[in-house]
Amino acid sequence: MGGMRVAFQASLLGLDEELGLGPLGGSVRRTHLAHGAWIDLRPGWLSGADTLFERLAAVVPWQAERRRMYDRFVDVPRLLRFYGEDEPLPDPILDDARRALDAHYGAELGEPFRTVGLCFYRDGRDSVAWHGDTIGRGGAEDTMVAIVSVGDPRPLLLRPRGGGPSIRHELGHGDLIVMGGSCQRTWEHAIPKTARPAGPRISVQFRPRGVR
Ligand SMILES: O=C(O)CCC(=O)C(=O)O
Ligand SMILES: [Fe+2]
Repeated sequence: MGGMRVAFQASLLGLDEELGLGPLGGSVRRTHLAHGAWIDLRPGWLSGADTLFERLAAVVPWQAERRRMYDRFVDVPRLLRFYGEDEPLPDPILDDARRALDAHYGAELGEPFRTVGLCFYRDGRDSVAWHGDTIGRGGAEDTMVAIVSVGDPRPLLLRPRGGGPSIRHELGHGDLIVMGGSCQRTWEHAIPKTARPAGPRISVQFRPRGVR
């Protein structure tokens, strides 16, 4: 009986949904933005997203970082972990995801996705400020950054660097977004803080070599 009860609760929480990746192919929706940038969206690419959230929350050695801001050090408002090119990834589904991204984008990107960055937003106070991924080649060349989101949705905002209205996409529950073309240098993106109740979210960023 206890086992059934646990299984029932797990299913209510969505923890028993099998981890897997849907097709990319025709299910990816591309939006062309100004200045040679584009985004691809594939809602619910990963099924069993709650399972992956729980696994990553438990097994990744999350790091709280402090960064220098002018004359003082401040807490980075999210937990981080970066997996370089040859580091084993914390869950085999991330290897599967990277392979599937390479199969879908390899010809267009001209190189594979190599690194995996993870961000853990504990609640609405965690965030990432407006930025482009311009440390490295993204500041000078077209590239792609693919992000899979698990956990509670949080809005990812995009705005052109020169000014203009921002675009907003709620990302969570296994959604895929790919920022491509000139997006990292002609646009900025952010996950703003929110006063509304927000559960935790983990984002998984796949990037090519030399893009950060
Ligand atoms: O959490 C996200 O979806 C965005 C993270 C991000 O922009 C970054 O790590 O560069
Ligand atoms: Fe970013």
